[in-house]
Parts: sequence; structure tokens; C-alpha cells
Amino acid sequence: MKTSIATVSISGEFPEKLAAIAAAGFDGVEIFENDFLAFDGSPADVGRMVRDHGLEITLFQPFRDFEGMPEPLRSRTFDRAERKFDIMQQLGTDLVLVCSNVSPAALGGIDRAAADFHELGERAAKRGLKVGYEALAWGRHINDHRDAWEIVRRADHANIGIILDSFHTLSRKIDINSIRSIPKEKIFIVQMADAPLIDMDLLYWSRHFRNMPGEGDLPVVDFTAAVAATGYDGYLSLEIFNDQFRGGSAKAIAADGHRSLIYLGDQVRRNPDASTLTMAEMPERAAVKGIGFVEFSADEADAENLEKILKALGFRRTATHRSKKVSIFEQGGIRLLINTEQQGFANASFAVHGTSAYAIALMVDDAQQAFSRAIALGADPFIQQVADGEVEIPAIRGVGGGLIYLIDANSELGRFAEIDFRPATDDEKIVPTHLQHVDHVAQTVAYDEMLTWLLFYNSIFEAHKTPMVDIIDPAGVVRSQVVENISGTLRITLNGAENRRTLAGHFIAEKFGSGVQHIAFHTDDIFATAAALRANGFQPLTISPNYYGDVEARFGLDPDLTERLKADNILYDRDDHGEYFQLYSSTFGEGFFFEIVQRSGYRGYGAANAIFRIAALKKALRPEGVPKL
Ligand SMILES: O=C(O)c1ccc(O)c(O)c1
Ligand SMILES: [Mg+2]
Repeated sequence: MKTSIATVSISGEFPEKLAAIAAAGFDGVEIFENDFLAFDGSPADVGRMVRDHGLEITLFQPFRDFEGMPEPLRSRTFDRAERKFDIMQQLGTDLVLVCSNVSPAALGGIDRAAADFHELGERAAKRGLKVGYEALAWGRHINDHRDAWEIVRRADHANIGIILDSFHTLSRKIDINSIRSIPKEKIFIVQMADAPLIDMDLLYWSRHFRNMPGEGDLPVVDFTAAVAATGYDGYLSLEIFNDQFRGGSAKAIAADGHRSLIYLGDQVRRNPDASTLTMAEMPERAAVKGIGFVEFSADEADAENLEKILKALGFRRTATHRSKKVSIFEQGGIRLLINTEQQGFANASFAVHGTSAYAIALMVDDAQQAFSRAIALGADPFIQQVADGEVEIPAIRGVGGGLIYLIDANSELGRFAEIDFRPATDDEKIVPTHLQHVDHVAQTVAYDEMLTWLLFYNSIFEAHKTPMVDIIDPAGVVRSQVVENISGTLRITLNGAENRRTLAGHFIAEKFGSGVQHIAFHTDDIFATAAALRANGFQPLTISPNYYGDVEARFGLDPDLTERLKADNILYDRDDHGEYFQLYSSTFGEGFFFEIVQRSGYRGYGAANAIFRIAALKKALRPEGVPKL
């Protein structure tokens, strides 16, 4: 398998696109005619630029409205084809993509189209070129790859083949098993695109909403497995028309694209039915067993405030680092670290983002394997000097440039706290609050980064994404999507902010980028937790009293329960699987907060309550950034 991407898929001027495509690690590039026309270099210049980047031109496209034309249009299309052939020879590519005719002038008929292709094949052969035919989902007569294949078969010419495009096949729900019987040498190239399921006109959907394989909802793995079952082992070439990508960062979109293909190939490679795909092996997606720790970077003053909040939340200092200014706070199975080092990455992160949860550690079965998978998928490794005898924890860069540490129980990584730290205790009365584990970590990102991070997590870790939900903030909409595993030991909520007046938008604007905005802890008894919090002097976020009348009516709650919820500022939700109770802290700094949940079978994240707690959090957000305790 080799990787390619069409220039139309990413933003920028032609040279910028090429540089990003090459940097992301692609083997080839499809030259989209408009990108070439808008560029002022000659075709030979373009070919040279591509090859100077170490790339191959996989094809030139599209050539439109060719087959089935009546005279005199027919002669004109052949003349047009000869002109394209001239350009291809100067570019240095031997394949052109002909997409099915959409012209009202086109005549139908499989044999007529086959005859046209036979003649085009003769002309292409004279120049050593090849022609691939692709069925557009909205083609006038041909809109199904099975019909395109029948035309190619009847054209019966070595220089004429079919081009498959996952979007056109999957958007029309065409049986993908029909691909398996196509001889592999007649598949000239395979274009890949995914898309979110949206009920809309096919052409509009295709031209504006395609996304990278794995970012959408189409069965692209099954499609690719059917292709691989033919023995095809050539290029998988991304062709992504997406409004957001056109305006995004060329470098980031190209990197996502490359990751998506490697992830796709790896999934297909593991399918015994499709074992022909050759690519580098990598470990399987890592199963996450839980959140090992969350680490904050802070300066001394903020650290003092944060420690007060943690203690009010029932956490105790249990250890301090042997060589660094780092403390561990613990409760139940939860570990929180506060790092006030004046040098190193934590300090650099503090300098940019202020006090923040800049690192999370994920517990996996084998940290080195998870790390090597992440690297194979293009993640950036993070390496920091450690003192002699201290544990070097493998890490990669995550959201907002923060860190994801990988730890396991089978190596010394699982004992980093005993090896690198000394036991410590504070002489204070702290009432335990029954918090047991991290339920979820919420990361706020710019809306146009959502797909990047969904793909990042899902490709490296054993996880799936939930459908996107809209969170209504008084100042706008925030889109929320969750990366989680089946057992619930990995739950990361990604909130995409579009404007800076929302709580999420304010957070990333003021923190200079994406990051962890809240951490939710789980308790088995929210009322016992609320009572213990009260004893510790913790002040929960005050929820509007109007909320409680509504929630009582909506769920038919016992008025006694409603009273208890109200007294403790607890929010309530329920789904078919169980109940959910939520209690919030006030905000810290530019909108960071803690959440406490009791999840009894419930599978969601309290989206229906978000509007109420966001309103309350915004009220509590104080400009001077002093925590309210
Ligand atoms: O939207 C289009 O016109 C178009 C053109 C060429 C393709 O390969 C394709 O999949 C779509
Ligand atoms: Mg296509």
C-alpha cells in the first residue's frame, strides 16, 4: 500500500500544499487541475517541484464530460483529451481520471461509452498513458461503480481501467462485495474519503463534507477490505473536498490525512480476508485501563490555591518528588500531581498557558507498545531528561501541545511514584469525600481541531467516538464529542469552541490554546460526597433554583429527592441505562473547574444540564482569576 492525497484536499497555494503533503510522509499526490491552473509555473515546473519533494504524481484529474457525447461534441471531447495528454506528459504522470459524464447532452448506453473508452485507450496507448474511469455518485447515466466497471470491461483495452472512490460507492450504499471480483490490474487507483452521515444532496455532501477515513461515519474499512480482497496493493489516495479543510492549516490537515491512511491500512491488514495489503506492522490499539494521573503545572502562588482546592475536594498530599518540585495528591484511585519546577517542560507550559492540567497519564497494558503505535501513527514523541535512577515515562504530545504519558503495571513505570517520590503527609484535617477514580477528562479545543483529536485518540487507543452533541452556552454553541471505550475506563470529552464569548472559547482564548478544562471524579454516593465536601469547606457551584422545579417535573422525581439535590447544588439526568448526578466546583483561573459525578449505569455526560452549569460557571468566573473557595 502506498499513500497519496489530492491537492484539492488541503488549503493554501500550490507550493504550500506540496510542502505539507511531503512533510506528512505521503508517497504521491494527485494534481487537481484547478490547483495547477491557478499556479503560474509550467507543467514541467510543477512536475519537477513534485519530484523535488520526493513525491510521485499519482494522477491528473478530473477530465469531465467525456463519454457518450453526440457529434460534434464527441470530436471536441477527444480533442480536449489530447490537450490533457500533452499536459500529463509534461507533468510526468501517466494516469488521468475521467469522471462520469454529468452533461445533459450525454447519451446513455454502456456499449456507446465502452466504444468511446476503447478509442481513448488507443490514443492514450500511443503516448504510454492510462485512463481511469470513475463513477460520480451523481453522474447522468453512470453513477455506480458496477456500471463503470462494465464499461471498462467492454472497452477491453489495457490502457483503460476503473478508479474506485469510497465516497461515491458508500454514499449510495452500493454493495461493496461487487468490488471483490474486479481484477486487481484493472483497478488503476483507489480514492478514499469518509463523511459524516448527513441527509443531503449527494453532490453537495461530497463537495463540502468529505473528511478523512475514520473521521466520518461511512464503512471505509469494509470498503478497503473489499478492495484489498482483489489483491490490489497500490495507492490509497485521499480526495477530500471539505470547506473546513480548505481554510485550515495545510500542515495539520496533511498530517491528519496521512495518519488516517496508516490507521485504515492497519485495520485492513488485520482482516484475514484482505491480508494482501503490505505495510509496516505496528502493535494493536492500546486498551486504556484508566487515568494514571493528571499533572498540573503552576507557579508557587497558584499552586497554593490549587492545593487548597484539592484538599477541600478531599485529596491528601502523599508524596513529594526526590529531585523536583512536584507533589502527589491522592484519594481513592485518583492521583493528581502539582509541578512547580522553574525549568523543563512543565515550566515552559506554565509560561505559555498559566496554571493548567498539562499532562495526563493513561494506564495501558504495555506502555512501550502503545508508544510505538503512537509513533507509527505520526504522534510526536516527548523526551525529557530525568535524574539518575528515576523512571523515564514514555510520552507523546497531545491536545494543545500537552503531554500524554503512557504507564503500565508490568514495568517499573507502574511504580514511578515509589521510585521517584518520597512519602509525605500534611498535618491537616481533611475529610475523605469518597472520590474513587477519574470519570472523564474534558478537553476544550478550537472547533476545527475536533476531527484531528478524535482521529488521534481513536487511532492510537482502543476507543470509539460518540455522536456530536450541541452544548448551548448563553453566548453560542459548543460542539461536544466523546472518545470512550466500552468499559468506561477511558472517557475524554472534546468540546469544540467556535467563539471566544462561550465559556469554552474564553478558556482557549485566555489560555493561549486548547487544553484540559475540567476533570470529573466519580463517587458512589453523591450525597455522602456533598456532606464531606461541606465539612472540608468546599463551596460548590450554585445552581439556579429554577432548575430544580423543571428537573422534578421532567423526570417525575420524588420531591424529597429534589430538595436534597437543590440543597447540595446537584444536577440530575437519566437515560435508559441509569441515573447521573453532577456537582461542580467554581472556576479556577480562566475557566478551569472540577466536576463530581455519580454514574449508575448512565452512559452520557449530562449534556441536557450543560446550559445550566455553564450559566452558573460564567457567573462564577471572576476576572482576577482568584479561586473561589
Ligand atoms: O465533485 C467532483 O466533481 C469530483 C471530481 C472528481 C472526483 O474524483 C470526484 O470524486 C468528484
Ligand atoms: Mg473521486
